[in-house]
Amino acid sequence: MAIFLAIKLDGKKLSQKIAGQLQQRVTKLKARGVSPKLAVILIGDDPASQIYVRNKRRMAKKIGIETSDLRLPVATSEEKLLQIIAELNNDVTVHGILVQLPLPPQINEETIIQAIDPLKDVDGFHPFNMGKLFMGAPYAIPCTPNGIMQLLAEYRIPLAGKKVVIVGRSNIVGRPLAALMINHNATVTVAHSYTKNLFELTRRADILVAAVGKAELFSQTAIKSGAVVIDVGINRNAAGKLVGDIDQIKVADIASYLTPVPGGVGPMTIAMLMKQTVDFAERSVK
Ligand SMILES: Nc1nc2c(c(=O)[nH]1)N[C@@H](CN(C=O)c1ccc(C(=O)N[C@@H](CCC(=O)O)C(=O)O)cc1)CN2
Repeated sequence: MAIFLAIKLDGKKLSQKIAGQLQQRVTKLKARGVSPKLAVILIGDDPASQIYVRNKRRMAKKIGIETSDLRLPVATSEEKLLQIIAELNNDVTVHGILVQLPLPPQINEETIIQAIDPLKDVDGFHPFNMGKLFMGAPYAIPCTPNGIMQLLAEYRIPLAGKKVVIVGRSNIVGRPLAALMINHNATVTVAHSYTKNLFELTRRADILVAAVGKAELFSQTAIKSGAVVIDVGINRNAAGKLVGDIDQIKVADIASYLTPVPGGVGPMTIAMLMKQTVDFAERSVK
């Protein structure tokens, strides 16, 4: 059996390259009198969400995107949040609206997502945008799947005719990624908690995407030799170390390409959020 030492799909490096490209687009927009602006809403004090929002704000600042930060107490009512979203929908200076997930239990996620103007929905979660994506004509694309597609394109990894297995069927990753991969002519299987003989399935994948949130679930025996492996998981192992859904050390010996954790899919999620905000700002002047 051939032994591969996987090539790293470097999301951190690509996200920095994209930031540079976006900086130039923002400079041009500002010269035309348009300042791209992203409204970020964070409810509660979930430590991981606070880190993600801080990183989003930092990258926006670096690129020249204005942010308006709304931090609301964990007890915020759904009604109050809907009122804030309505105001942002009507604010012509705001190009993108993002509500950081997860939300506290008193707030219905679907109600909130549906309240955001689809044309300002930088997350691409609104049913209008999901529908467009599944029809093969996307307007806004969820950021994590979009980041994965950009990474594959950057490293010139072909998708047409490839067997793709996506493990995880969330609205944030698995489902929209399946639609994107189908739009690129891949043959896609989506596995989930009810899937039988999971590793038999993943062992047949040319491209495996792991998005289940179980620390180092997939090791060598779950992977086909030479497969491209995308690790979307962000977990803490027993020692408290940040790890993905893939056993990175073992799988690096058998995969052809592998996204690291950290530094793979995560930074690309934020880069795609920035790109979508700039796309929206440009569309507002066309
Ligand atoms: N409104 C949204 N909420 C959430 C989304 C989303 O796309 N939109 N996705 C996730 C969280 N998320 C972005 O919001 C996100 C997760 C992880 C990273 C990231 O850069 N991870 C780093 C590691 C960070 C760490 O040290 O913990 C990496 O992988 O290198 C960015 C964004 C759920 N909510």
